[in-house]
Amino acid sequence: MADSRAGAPTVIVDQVDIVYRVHGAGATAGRGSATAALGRILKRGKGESPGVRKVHAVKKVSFTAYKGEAIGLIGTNGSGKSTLLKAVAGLLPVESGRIFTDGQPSLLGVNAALMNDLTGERNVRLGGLAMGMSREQVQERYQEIVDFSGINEKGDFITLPMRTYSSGMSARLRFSIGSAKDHDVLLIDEALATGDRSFQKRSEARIRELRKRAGTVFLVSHNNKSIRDTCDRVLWLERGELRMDGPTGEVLAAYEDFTGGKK
Ligand SMILES: Nc1ncnc2c1ncn2[C@@H]1O[C@H](COP(=O)(O)OP(=O)(O)OP(=O)(O)O)[C@@H](O)[C@H]1O
Repeated sequence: MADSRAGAPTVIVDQVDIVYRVHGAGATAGRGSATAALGRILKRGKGESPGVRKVHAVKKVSFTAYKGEAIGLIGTNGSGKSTLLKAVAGLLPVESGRIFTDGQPSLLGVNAALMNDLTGERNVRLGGLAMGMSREQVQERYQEIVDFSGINEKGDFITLPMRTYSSGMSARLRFSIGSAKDHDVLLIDEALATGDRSFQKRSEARIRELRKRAGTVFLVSHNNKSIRDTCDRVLWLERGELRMDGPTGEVLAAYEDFTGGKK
């Protein structure tokens, strides 16, 4: 991988821990009673918040990503992939450790906030502006974004509210909007899993393009084939720990052994 690592570092994750605090999870019956209140005061003295449970989602993870790399993030459900991606995007604070990014990271997820009551068209325009494109740039790219999404292939859906779209259609539109701009660091969460096969192929090609023009692409996916086709390096997280970091073939082979079969 000497070639891809010749670029400058774009993301440095240094000994990062991420902890969620779930409020209300420790509440028991008799919450309003004097004994419960006393218990809470006593606990507070020990530095614990009452009724708060901690979930340690990412543990001491370190890696450096370089310009030109496409990096897959894999791991079984709940292993911390989305959490790590959100932290790199600057959307979640770290408990300890540090994350440095060169340029603005953009998180492109199937959960990206589009407005369900607005039409696809309004969402394309607002989404473009929200990513920092000018009105003119949005206008220029508008048709291409709609065409790429394929939303209008089966009728004039782009002028209907997003709530009338199937989950696959919404995911396609999100991906089209998010990938319409060149990104320094593009973080993609499962975007490929939801579209149909032909859209998956198109989005894989788009990722390869973005990667050539832009900085670094991160892709979270449970689809090992997408990872194999798109990424040259893979980080494998398990129970919040970085279990392996290396060339795609090697890491996927170990992961497939671990999960007991190819996906
Ligand atoms: N908002 C939250 N509050 C509390 N705990 C959370 C929250 N989001 C995630 N977690 C916990 O953090 C851990 C990591 O979750 P995360 O979503 O990052 O995993 P993942 O690898 O992306 O999983 P999947 O493959 O199922 O999408 C899990 O134990 C999960 O229960």
